[in-house]
Amino acid sequence: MATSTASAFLSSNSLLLRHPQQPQIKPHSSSSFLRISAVTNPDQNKKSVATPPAAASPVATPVTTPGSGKWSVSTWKTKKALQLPTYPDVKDLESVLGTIETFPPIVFAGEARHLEEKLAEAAMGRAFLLQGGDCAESFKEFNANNIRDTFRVLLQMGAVLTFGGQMPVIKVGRMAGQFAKPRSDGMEEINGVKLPSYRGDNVNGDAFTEKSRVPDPQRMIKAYSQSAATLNLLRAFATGGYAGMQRVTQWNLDFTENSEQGDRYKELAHRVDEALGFMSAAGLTADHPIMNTTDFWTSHECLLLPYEAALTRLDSTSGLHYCCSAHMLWVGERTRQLDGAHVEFLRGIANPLGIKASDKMDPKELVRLIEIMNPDNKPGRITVITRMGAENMRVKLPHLIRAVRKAGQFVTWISDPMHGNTIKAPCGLKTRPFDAILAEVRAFFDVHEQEGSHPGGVHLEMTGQNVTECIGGSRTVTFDDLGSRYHTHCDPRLNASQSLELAFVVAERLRKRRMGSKRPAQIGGSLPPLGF
Ligand SMILES: O=C[C@H](O)[C@H](O)COP(=O)(O)O
Ligand SMILES: C=C(OP(=O)(O)O)C(=O)O
Repeated sequence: MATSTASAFLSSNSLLLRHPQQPQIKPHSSSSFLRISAVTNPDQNKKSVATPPAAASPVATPVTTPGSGKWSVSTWKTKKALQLPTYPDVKDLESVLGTIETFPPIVFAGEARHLEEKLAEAAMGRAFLLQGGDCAESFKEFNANNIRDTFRVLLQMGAVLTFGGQMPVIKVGRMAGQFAKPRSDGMEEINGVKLPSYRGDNVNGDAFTEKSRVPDPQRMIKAYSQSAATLNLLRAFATGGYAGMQRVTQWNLDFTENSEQGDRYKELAHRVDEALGFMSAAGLTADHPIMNTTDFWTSHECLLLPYEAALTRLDSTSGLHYCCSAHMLWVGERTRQLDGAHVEFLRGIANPLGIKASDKMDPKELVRLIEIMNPDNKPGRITVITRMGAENMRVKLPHLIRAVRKAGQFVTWISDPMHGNTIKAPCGLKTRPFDAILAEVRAFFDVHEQEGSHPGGVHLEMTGQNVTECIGGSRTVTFDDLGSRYHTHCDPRLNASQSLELAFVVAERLRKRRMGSKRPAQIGGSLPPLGF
């Protein structure tokens, strides 16, 4: 039944996708998904979960140098996989994965290819990536208003950045699938009670009870349907008129109405509106698709490999495998080992990929990682997401850029100014100072300017809600405010006003860059044509 629905859906999109293992649907080997190795915290070098690796590998693949063996959708099972849960009910797990294999893909491979082309533009400095959304999407906070508000702030930020940079802004949500979380510690302790850590709603529950923390495979079905429903609404907003440029003055959120950022946005929106009036008078009327739709893509961390593998399909148009849970996937800082399961899985799928890079990333390691994940050196395939704090950025990023340039590799450089700036507030909650976030973005732009490479985008944990999770910003959130609207399921997010404020800062940098590149001294290429 599910299969016939899938084929009907797919043929209507003139795309024949099948799960690579579907013809001979067979249960996944249980031991492969139960393997979990010691979880290492890259920031603190602590070992937390000590379940020994499974003894036998279910797939007989010869031991090879990373990235060189034959790839299949299950070769990741032969590698060491960090951060995966141990499911107590193996039968339930197999049955859930078998069901997901029959589900329709959430995204279409052609959309992922389109995104890759756009990201290649960002690599060359001709577009800018805006990637943002929740740290962790949750089942509890799943409703239309939350989706709309995050989408709306992304639209507002997109308008601000397009205006400043005078270049296309590629909008990619950390939405419709951002459920799995890597953790520094496998266990959490409260008042002397120790329980397994929360690992995202598609794995276990965040309530601090023994029952809730047990990994439950049925959560993957719920995550799938929530992702599909979220993307359905996002597509409706993106193409149904809500995101049309002529609505630019209407996207303001109620709670930013009377704020500095709200006012700045209103002023900019009126200027855009006037420009649209001019364009309309010149013949580009509101019924043109450019005026009433926007492109929007989804992304999340490729962490929960059993789920991602079950949603991988062979695309008959290209003959390539696509992971159809999202358009773009990234490998996290904690799971990017060259010989690890996550890198092995990602190298074989054709989606555009992100690589998180902290200050621990060695330049040679980055080059090797890119070689493994993009052996054909396709522009747009690899986005390097640097997240290391401003000071480290100034010291380390130049070396990463130079190594990648020396290797002749095409990448899109973007900044995640969130993950290198997490601190603990006196009340015990995690927070991020807005000033430190801005400082990291500034360092990112400065270093690219100094190196003659392109700052291709930003990656943010943010929400359209009026939360109090990050301190600072023009509507100052203080340590004392944190408790009042702290709703994140994992890490602190920028609220709508802070997100918009950041967009104005970035837009100003883009504007300066644009003006600078027009200066006579630089015409004729005083900067080497690098961009990657
Ligand atoms: O979002 C990233 C990680 O999942 C998060 O920073 C881990 O947080 P922890 O250090 O509290 O485990
Ligand atoms: C876990 C994340 O980031 P990082 O891998 O950079 O820590 C994340 O972006 O959710």
